[in-house]
Amino acid sequence: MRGRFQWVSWKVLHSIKSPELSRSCSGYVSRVRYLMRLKEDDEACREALKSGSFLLYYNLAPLLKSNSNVYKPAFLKASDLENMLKKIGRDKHIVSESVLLGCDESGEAQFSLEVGDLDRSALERQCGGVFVDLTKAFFMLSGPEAPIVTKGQALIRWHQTNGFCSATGQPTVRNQSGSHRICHSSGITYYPKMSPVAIVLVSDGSRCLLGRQATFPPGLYSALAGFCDMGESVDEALRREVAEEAGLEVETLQYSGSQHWPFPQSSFMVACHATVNPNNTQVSIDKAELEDAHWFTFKEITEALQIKKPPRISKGEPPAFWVPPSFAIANQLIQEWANQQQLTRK
Ligand SMILES: NC(=O)C1=CN([C@@H]2O[C@H](COP(=O)(O)OP(=O)(O)OC[C@H]3O[C@@H](n4cnc5c(N)ncnc54)[C@H](O)[C@@H]3O)[C@@H](O)[C@H]2O)C=CC1
Ligand SMILES: [Mg+2]
Repeated sequence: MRGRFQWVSWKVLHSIKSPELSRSCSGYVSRVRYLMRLKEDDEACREALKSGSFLLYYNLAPLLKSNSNVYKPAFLKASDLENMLKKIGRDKHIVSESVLLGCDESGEAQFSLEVGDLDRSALERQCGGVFVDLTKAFFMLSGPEAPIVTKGQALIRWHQTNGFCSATGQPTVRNQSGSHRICHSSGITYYPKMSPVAIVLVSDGSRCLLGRQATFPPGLYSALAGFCDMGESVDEALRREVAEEAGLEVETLQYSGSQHWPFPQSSFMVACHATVNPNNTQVSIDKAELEDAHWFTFKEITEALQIKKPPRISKGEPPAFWVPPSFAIANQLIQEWANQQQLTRK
């Protein structure tokens, strides 16, 4: 099955794990249908703004609240947001600049709102929270909460950078939910955009291949990744990236999962496992892309998976080897590989 996906067990596992499926189907369907309506119906969305909850961002840094050192996104109810804006002397009309994020368990709409032109410390005081840069917030949030925080930031950033039509140079106008922007001069509708990225954990059967870019924090190694070229399928992109970056030829591919990734701009990461022929594992690195790449043993990987935060750097000592933390899909790939190895070693 050279270069072809095998849609088997891992994919099934992921769909079973989906929290949406464990809820009642009708509840999920009605929430999805409600969101669909809010996206396109300006009047319905304006109504939802009156009772929804809001996640504030200060220059793209989300507002987090801690309770006994457990951090959560600090969603504010519409009435609390209004009161808070009154207290700091700001007009409540900025609420209409919010972007629709989703719908919580109770069916209430959720929005994100950039408040970078307000007084940061007054906001933090009033809300009892703190604005945290997303790169740090990721380490403070639990897995299930990170995606909504990321989505809110990505949507705000997309609106900030798509205010003009690339065909006419005229301003674009958003709908109430922020699900799109239109240039009334050219008639072009713009939708929030993501770049597809293929990410792959290559195995030779007993070791896995990880690489690092010069810009990575010291000691961090990750699965190989690369942007898909125009016209390319994900499996073509995976095979090309492994050949370009590590000089290896992939034999099999197996889908693992996907995630939205906010850095540096919005990417859509599609993650796969790959194998190479164990008799042909000589790595030759593309130095323009990677500073290093090599094979890691099961023992090395198991130890690295225990490290949950960027390790401290001790002077005069080489940096400890660590892998991306659990919010990154690279971690999922590495964890799955380690689990598979454990099974085969029993
Ligand atoms: N969530 C996760 O677990 C991981 C995410 N990533 C992300 O994957 C992405 C791709 O990985 P790289 O190895 O950097 O990609 P890459 O191997 O394709 O190299 C990046 C280069 O590709 C070019 N490029 C082509 N299309 C581009 C586009 N649409 N946007 C930006 N640059 C483009 C640029 O010259 C850029 O310097 C990165 O944004 C990285 O943050 C990488 C590893 C783990
Ligand atoms: Mg790359």
